[in-house]
Amino acid sequence: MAFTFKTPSVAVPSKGRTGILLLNLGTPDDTGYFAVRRYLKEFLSDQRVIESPPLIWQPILQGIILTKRPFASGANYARIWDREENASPLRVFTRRQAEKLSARLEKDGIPVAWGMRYGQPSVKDALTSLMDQGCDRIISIPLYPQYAAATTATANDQLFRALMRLRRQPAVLTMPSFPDHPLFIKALQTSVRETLESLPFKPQQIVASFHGLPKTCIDKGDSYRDECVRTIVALRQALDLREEQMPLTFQSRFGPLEWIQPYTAPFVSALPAQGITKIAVIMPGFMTDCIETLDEIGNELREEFMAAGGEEFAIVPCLNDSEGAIDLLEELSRSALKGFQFS
Ligand SMILES: C=CC1=C(C)c2cc3[nH]c(cc4nc(cc5[nH]c(cc1n2)c(C)c5CCC(=O)O)C(CCC(=O)O)=C4C)c(C)c3C=C
Ligand SMILES: [Fe+2]
Ligand SMILES: [Fe+2]
Repeated sequence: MAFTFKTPSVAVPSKGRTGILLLNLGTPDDTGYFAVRRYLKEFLSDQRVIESPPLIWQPILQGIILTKRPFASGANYARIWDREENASPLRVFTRRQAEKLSARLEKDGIPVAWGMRYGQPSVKDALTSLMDQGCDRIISIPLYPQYAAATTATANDQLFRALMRLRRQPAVLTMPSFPDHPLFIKALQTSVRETLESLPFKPQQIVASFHGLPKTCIDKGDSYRDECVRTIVALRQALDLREEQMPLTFQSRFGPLEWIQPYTAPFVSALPAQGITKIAVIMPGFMTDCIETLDEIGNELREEFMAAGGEEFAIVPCLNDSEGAIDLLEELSRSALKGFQFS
């Protein structure tokens, strides 16, 4: 392969400079058919996400899925779109997390950039912006509390893909997932307490809903489910709740395969028949609100629960750009900096 030279526009300081790179999933640029199609095509062509052989999967994707799904998904994105920012919530909150983290690290001369695995701003552009500010050391933080090959690993792959094109590479440290990091759990605990105080009702259950994953991924050794359990066990302990007061479920099933269970929608729809008609839902697998939390849970699941006889339904917002989220990101950054700046 051809290696290219990259000459940073700012000279790399002789003592080196470290930058923080926040990595997230990505999201469409707008809610129209073509923007959503472009996003889904890139996302669902990733073999870390759909592990079926491309010879089998690509005709299905290029045929039925990319013809039909962009219409339905575009309408869903339109329901949750941030009209003021004219952007998807995932992009708005990721940018704000980076800006607030940057404000905390500015005095130490540590720049922060953010990049998306799919779409814009690309991981390559974010990396370039740090190198242009003189960074020869990069701390990469995939914004996924629980590891999955479909999220953390593919974000890292994309970073290393960008590095593959460089003759003079920065040194890179990729941060591990943080399923039960004390500051992550503390931030979740605060968000639950604040939400409960603001509600006009007392939920009988706080259902925890994580993004799902095909069961085969777990069978092949993905640690995702175990890491979701670590999060929920630590959170129950912090809130002094029993398992039945905060059950664990998995949402967002996609395609015909079996995914990890229990599935959120049937679980929640069955609650009213058991006398549980007032619930809140927390989604501790997502660092920022997005289509999965605001629409699939906040709109679709709410409708299903009400249709099944539910009376009150609330969602606990994701950590987004809360103080707790930025405390966590600052601590992850500073702990990595300690180990990385040895000269
Ligand atoms: C086989 C398909 C999918 C796997 C595996 C998968 C894993 C996975 N995804 C997230 C986080 C997010 N996913 C989001 C959207 C989304 N996910 C899939 C499919 C798989 N995800 C699809 C088809 C979509 C798009 C939904 C639509 O357009 O209808 C998002 C939200 C993106 C946004 O723009 O708001 C997030 C976040 C995790 C954590 C995960 C593995 C554990
Ligand atoms: Fe997903
Ligand atoms: Fe979904």
